Formats: sequence, structure tokens, C-alpha cells
Amino acid sequence: MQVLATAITEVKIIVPKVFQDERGYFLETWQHARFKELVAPVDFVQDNLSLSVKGTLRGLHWQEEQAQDKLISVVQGEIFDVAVDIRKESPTYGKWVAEVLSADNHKQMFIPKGFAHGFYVLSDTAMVHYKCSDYYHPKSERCLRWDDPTLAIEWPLDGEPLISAKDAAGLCFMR
Ligand SMILES: Cc1cn([C@H]2C[C@H](O)[C@@H](COP(=O)(O)OP(=O)(O)O[C@H]3O[C@H](C)C(=O)[C@H](O)[C@H]3O)O2)c(=O)[nH]c1=O
Repeated sequence: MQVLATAITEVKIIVPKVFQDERGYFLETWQHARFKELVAPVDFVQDNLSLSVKGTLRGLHWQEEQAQDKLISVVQGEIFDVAVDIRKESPTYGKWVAEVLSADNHKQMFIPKGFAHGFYVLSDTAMVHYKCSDYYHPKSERCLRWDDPTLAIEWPLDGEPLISAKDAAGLCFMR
């Protein structure tokens, strides 16, 4: 497993070891002890899976209470995955990092508590699996607008994104 740095210290790109053979491939998407040793001391408690069509943009979300660390993997397709630092005391507050994650490159993104998460679907469909370190807590869900001018995220849009009503009503980021 390779653990790669990003422009924000706590956000990591993980590339699992892939075992290829004539049948296809095998990889461990997550291994508790190794993850805690090499990435972060995190215990995941909930797995999520979402399927989205091309042009879907989900996010930018976080939970105020029961904040979640997330490990994002793409089971099918390709996404532009984004993490935004919303920790007021952080030197990278308001900064974002992005990475193209796909079923082909096997890349994963680790996004710790204190970050908003969102992604844009580049392929015809994308199945995104992610592990969370705390349970879903709808009351404390928060949403930042994907097109917030202060964040100025450079989404690789191909036309207007497909977003939920919740995301369309997202908060604006205030430095
Ligand atoms: C997140 C979540 C949702 N739901 C239910 C609630 C809704 O009825 C339905 C769709 O939820 P939502 O529209 O919030 O799904 P996304 O827009 O994909 O939200 C996610 O998008 C970004 C990218 C994230 O990182 C978050 O984990 C999560 O907020 O699933 C659950 O039952 N459990 C859950 O953990």
C-alpha cells in the first residue's frame, strides 16, 4: 500500500497493492491494523455506497456533531474527489484538494474530520464506496455550496452538474 501526501497534510491518497493475474485482480481495500499504522488512528463504523450518473455532483458535506473521517474508494467509474479544510484554526482553512479516483487507478482518498467532502462524476456512472468513522447523524449534516466563490473549486464540469435540492440550498463559505 502506498500513502501519498496532498497539499493538505492530513488528507492522504492511498494506492492499495494490486495482485493481477489472468483472472483479473485482487486487492485489500482496507485493513484495520495497517490503516491505523500507516494512515491514521481511525476506527470505521459505517460503510456507504452510492451510485451516480455522469455529471452528478454530491457535496460538499460534513457532520457538525459526530464528525466523520472518511475513506473514499471508487468501485466502478471515475470521480473528481474534493476535500475542503473547514477547521477554523487550520493553516489551510478554506483550502481544497482534489484527486481523480477511479476503479482503474484504484486510488482512495482519506478525508479526516474537519473537512467537507464532495465529488463530481466523470464516467457514465460511478459507484462510490466509503467508510465512515461515525454514524450518520442527519440533524448535524451541513452543506457548503459546490460553487462557492470563496472556495473557487476548479471542478472539471462538462455542463451544469446534477445536484440535489439539499446541495442547491447549501451554505456559503465564510472565511
Ligand atoms: C449520507 C447518508 C444518507 N442516508 C440517506 C438519506 C437520504 O434519504 C439518502 C440520500 O442522502 P444524501 O442525498 O445526503 O446523499 P449524498 O448527497 O450522497 O450525501 C453524501 O455525499 C457526500 C459526498 C458525503 O461525503 C456524505 O457522506 C454524504 O452527505 O440516503 C443514509 O441513510 N445514511 C447516510 O449515511
